[in-house]
Amino acid sequence: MAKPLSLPLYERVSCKGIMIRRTLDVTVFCLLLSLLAYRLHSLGNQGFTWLLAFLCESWFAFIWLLELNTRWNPVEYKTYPENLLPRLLELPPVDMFVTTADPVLEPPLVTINTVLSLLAVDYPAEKLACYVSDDGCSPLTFYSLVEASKFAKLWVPFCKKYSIQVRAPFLYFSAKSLPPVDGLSCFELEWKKMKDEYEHLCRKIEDAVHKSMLGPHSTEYAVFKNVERDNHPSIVKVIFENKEDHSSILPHLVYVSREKRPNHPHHSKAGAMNVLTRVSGVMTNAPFMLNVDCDMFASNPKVILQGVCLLVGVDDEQECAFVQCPQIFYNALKDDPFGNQFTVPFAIFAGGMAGIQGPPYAGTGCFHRRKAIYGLPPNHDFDIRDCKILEERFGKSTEFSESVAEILFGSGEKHFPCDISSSTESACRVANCSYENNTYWGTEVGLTYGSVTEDVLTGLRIHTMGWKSVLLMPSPPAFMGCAPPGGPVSMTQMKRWGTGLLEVLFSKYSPVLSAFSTKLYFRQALCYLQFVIWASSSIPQFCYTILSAYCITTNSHFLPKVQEPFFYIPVSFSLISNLHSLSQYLQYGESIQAWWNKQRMERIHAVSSMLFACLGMFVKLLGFSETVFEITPKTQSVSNDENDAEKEGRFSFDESPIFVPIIALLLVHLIALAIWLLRLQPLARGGDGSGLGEIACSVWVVLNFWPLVRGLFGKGKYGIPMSTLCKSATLALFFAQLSKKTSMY
Ligand SMILES: O=c1ccn([C@@H]2O[C@H](COP(=O)(O)OP(=O)(O)O[C@H]3O[C@H](CO)[C@@H](O)[C@H](O)[C@H]3O)[C@@H](O)[C@H]2O)c(=O)[nH]1
Ligand SMILES: [Mn+2]
Repeated sequence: MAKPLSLPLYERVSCKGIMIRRTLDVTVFCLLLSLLAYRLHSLGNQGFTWLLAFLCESWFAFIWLLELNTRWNPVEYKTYPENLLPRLLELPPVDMFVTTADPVLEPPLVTINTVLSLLAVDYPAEKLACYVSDDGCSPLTFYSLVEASKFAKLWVPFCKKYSIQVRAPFLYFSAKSLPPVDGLSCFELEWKKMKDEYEHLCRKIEDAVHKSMLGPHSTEYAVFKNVERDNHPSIVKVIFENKEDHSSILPHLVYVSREKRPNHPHHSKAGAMNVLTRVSGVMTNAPFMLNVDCDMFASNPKVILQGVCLLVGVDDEQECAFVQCPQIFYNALKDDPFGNQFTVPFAIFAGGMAGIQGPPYAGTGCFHRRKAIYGLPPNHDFDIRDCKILEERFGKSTEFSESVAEILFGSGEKHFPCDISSSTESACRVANCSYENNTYWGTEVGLTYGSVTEDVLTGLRIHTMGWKSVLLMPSPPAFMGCAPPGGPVSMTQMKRWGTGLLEVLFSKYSPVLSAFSTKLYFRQALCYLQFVIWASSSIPQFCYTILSAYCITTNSHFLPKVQEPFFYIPVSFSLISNLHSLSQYLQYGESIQAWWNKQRMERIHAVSSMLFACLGMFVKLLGFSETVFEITPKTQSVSNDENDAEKEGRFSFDESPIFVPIIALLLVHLIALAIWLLRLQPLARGGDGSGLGEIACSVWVVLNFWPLVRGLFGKGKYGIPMSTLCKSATLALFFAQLSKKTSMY
């Protein structure tokens, strides 16, 4: 099917300015090496702090080497969707998946906007199907989708007629988008009507939220009667069916709530995605699947065409198991005060991997080749058409096995069956929780279980089979999602990512093992290694951060003295590495403030959420507890009524233990600086006390932790709770006491 077309559909280009970046990268690495050499040389004459500094710096050098590998030859992809247009009739079908899990944390209005934006993309409607997985089993979500599909009948033609750019109505009609000028032309009249319709839809949904009773549609909603969120049978409902006549303007829309039973693991999002894969398999069985989180609407109407350019444009299917787009945020605060937008880090990291074996799977904004998700290596030549073998791997459903055979051995183009409502029953069956028992689902088939970052684990597994992946970063952005607020929510999300990535490190597909035993490219394995050990850097970071405070308190030193020539090694290292990362931010069009915020937040997360991620993993390894997927709350505020303090980037706090170590660390530094200012330092041994280097480090730490300093004086949720402060202060005093004790030896 993927015959090369006459006109190119995409181009792979190397990034510009790479020589300068490489030179800087290597320079920084050499500086780190010389620092290590210097430490090693004088290790004998120095104490414990010197050894600790040496160990931490060795770790940093190792991480830098991994980063160097990732950043060596980044590439970009350019797509030419206009070259697809002459082939409109040959466009492949695409199944679109939206996952939602909680009608409170993820309000139905958010979900339906995502769905509406997908229904309205520029792609033949009869080739698309949208499946919504609802892990909350909420009649409210279902009701909202039913109402949204009615609105879609007006919205989709409106978008297409006037080539609307933003097809998520909430954003299109937000305060930022101005109404048309005089209200007379055809467009303006329709615009007003559409806005009224959308407001009407919102009101209906809000009313339903408050009433919790869903009106007269009793038969439709009977299945939701008496269901418990975690104990209910499968529900599959076709909300809209495209009858395949070309006049039909809407794609299929299907609601899926998989069966849940207590004591039956549901594997969070990975489980939901696997159910969607099967349900869509028996219903539409498109060769490609797009998956987005419920808050991530399509913000570029050509996005499916763009994805298809890469999926069918490659000469060999092996080149493209999946196409990953970045997660970009529409409600992003200016200069990213909470450092959770990841625009530049994603571009650098994923762009770097794109130059090797392809970007990792990031869970949302991703087009999958169904064949790759089914767990076979590219261009496989073994024949498992035997029904028995298929059922052993993929589960006992004749309909699903047939659909798998079609994907693996058929032309992959057959669109079946025509009437999707008739397959609701088989769809319910493959959505049951016992369906996966004794099959390969979650291990070799579908998304892989065993990590709360199921996306990274799955992408890694696909790469280990020899597939490659592709990065798609069109402008305007392909998809846009909602950024979590700063403070506790952001901390929890980071902790989840940190733990999930460590779970990948300790999984069967660990990049350490896969590098030698699978088709994972060696350099790709190093990239994955850099990624999955993200949280473990928290330990050396914590130790290194505390060193300067320790040295000031005890009047010792861990950095060369100003008069020594070696002093210039750490100085030039910090200067060059910071300027280097700053220049990258500027190159991507970000501000100096954005760079500062990001690097500061990295330090903050390293000694809070990531530290807890390590702890969580440790506890899991000991077998005491399992990791859980804590859902990030989503809101839809685009207007100006947001809290001003939050906007300005003020951190909020709660009593979570996640804040204890970092605040203790801050207090330790403040105490150390106070000791120095008040000249309370003890006498230095051999006249070799702390110096400019240590003071500069402590000041740097305090500057980086500035949001927490503000928290010390903040009120309400912007202030650090007393209990946290007490715990941190106890730790800080304990540390001061310990320093005093050790310095006496
Ligand atoms: O039991 C669950 C839990 C979550 N979800 C869905 O998973 C998505 C992601 O959850 P969210 O709370 O938004 O997590 P994030 O940290 O924002 O998600 C990022 O990180 C996750 C783990 O790496 C990926 O799965 C996501 O795609 C990626 O956007 C949402 O659509 C949820 O509805 C489910 O369907 N079922
Ligand atoms: Mn999210």
